[in-house]
Amino acid sequence: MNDTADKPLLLVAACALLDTDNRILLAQRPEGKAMAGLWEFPGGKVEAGETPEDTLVRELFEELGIVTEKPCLAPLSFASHAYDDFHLLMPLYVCRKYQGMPVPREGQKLKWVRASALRDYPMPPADLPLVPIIQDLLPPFRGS
Ligand SMILES: Nc1nc2c([nH]c(=O)n2[C@H]2C[C@H](O)[C@@H](COP(=O)(O)OP(=O)(O)OP(=O)(O)O)O2)c(=O)[nH]1
Repeated sequence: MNDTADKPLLLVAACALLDTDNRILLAQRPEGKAMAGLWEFPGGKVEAGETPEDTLVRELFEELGIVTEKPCLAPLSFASHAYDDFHLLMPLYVCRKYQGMPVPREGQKLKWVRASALRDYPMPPADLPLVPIIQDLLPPFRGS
């Protein structure tokens, strides 16, 4: 059976934003939204007329106040997950180059997290297969 037959396909672009210590920025979904309290990668729905890269440049500014450019977004992987109401297709990019320090502009909590600690932050189910991919990308932390 085709479990996506009667569900819309939702395209969302997401970004693993890294700091100079290779920590990853997670954002906590605010109260009142679906999946409130779970930690996600910054990003959002790809609007009509946008590429996923356009979306991320826009969302990173709107949500976090940082400025980046499309060549600074490197494709890493994607999530494909059947939620009850829609099927999520979510390309995940990595971004190391941006201007400004992320600040929470939409009431969300932000946290810089080491790759080895990602499992300590409950995430939407679609994101779980992305965790080992990010952990493979980043060298283990050897500092104190
Ligand atoms: N940005 C982001 N969205 C994710 C992740 N994982 C995941 O399942 N999603 C889902 C949650 C939402 O259903 C959708 C993102 O949509 P969105 O951020 O534009 O919208 P939203 O539900 O927060 O709220 P709204 O803007 O429609 O009010 O993708 C993730 O890591 N990052």
